[in-house]
Amino acid sequence: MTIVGLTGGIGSGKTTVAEMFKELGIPVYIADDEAKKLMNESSLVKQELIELFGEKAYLNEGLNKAFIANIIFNDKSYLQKMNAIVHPRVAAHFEAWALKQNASYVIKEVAILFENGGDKACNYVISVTAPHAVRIERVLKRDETTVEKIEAVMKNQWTEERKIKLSNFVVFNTLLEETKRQVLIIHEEILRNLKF
Ligand SMILES: CC(C)(COP(=O)(O)OP(=O)(O)OC[C@H]1O[C@@H](n2cnc3c(N)ncnc32)[C@H](O)[C@@H]1O)[C@@H](O)C(=O)NCCC(=O)NCCS
Ligand SMILES: Nc1ncnc2c1ncn2[C@@H]1O[C@H](COP(=O)(O)OP(=O)(O)OP(=O)(O)O)[C@@H](O)[C@H]1O
Repeated sequence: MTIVGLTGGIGSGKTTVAEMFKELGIPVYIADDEAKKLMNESSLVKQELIELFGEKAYLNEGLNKAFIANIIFNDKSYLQKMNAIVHPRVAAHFEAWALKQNASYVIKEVAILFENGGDKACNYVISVTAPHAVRIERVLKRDETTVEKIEAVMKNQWTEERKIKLSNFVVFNTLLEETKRQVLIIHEEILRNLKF
């Protein structure tokens, strides 16, 4: 199975671009959604996260996201420990999922693909990018958050420039129509390469 990694920093538009590939009939795996599912549903993962963060890691309604985000995005050692609990399991889940797909290729959307060396398991990598100020503006509009919190997440992700250099394809996500056009070109290019 050909695996195409799709990455980009907070607010770049990864999920928006992933939706466009879905519309072209390509199976899409959103690693962050699966990670959250696992953190909410696996009793083993829950237990390990409570050992790491304490009882406050969970509320009655599930994962205490604000509490965890505040810790991990301000202390790298906690981020690394949480990643070590969650990411290997998401990787195994993805592999099983990919095997079941019947398509020319699959898209794996991961916010921190290069940061974790996940790019090595991909045949191609697409980076989605947008100007810094635009990303902040989008996230402020989408989430109940602050500029400081967004900047704290950004500090734990590679810069757009660093990711772009290592990517096979780049989507410049400003005008949606223009983004769609770029997605179609990349899709056709991947299909063409698969024929050889
Ligand atoms: C920390 C959590 C609880 C915060 O949830 P919240 O709903 O407030 O924020 P959201 O999920 O929208 O994430 C905000 C931004 O942080 C980024 N982010 C999420 N996890 C990580 C991480 N491990 N390292 C760096 N950036 C991350 C997201 O991609 C996004 O850009 C949540 O992000 C989470 O459960 N993260 C762990 C899962 C994970 O590692 N996902 C990344 C890809 S598998
Ligand atoms: N080209 C665009 N024009 C206008 N709004 C956009 C555009 N692309 C994305 N958005 C909006 O910006 C917000 C961020 O986009 P999206 O959720 O796709 O980013 P993301 O990279 O997946 O973010 P995160 O890493 O935080 O999950 C969303 O509310 C989305 O609808």
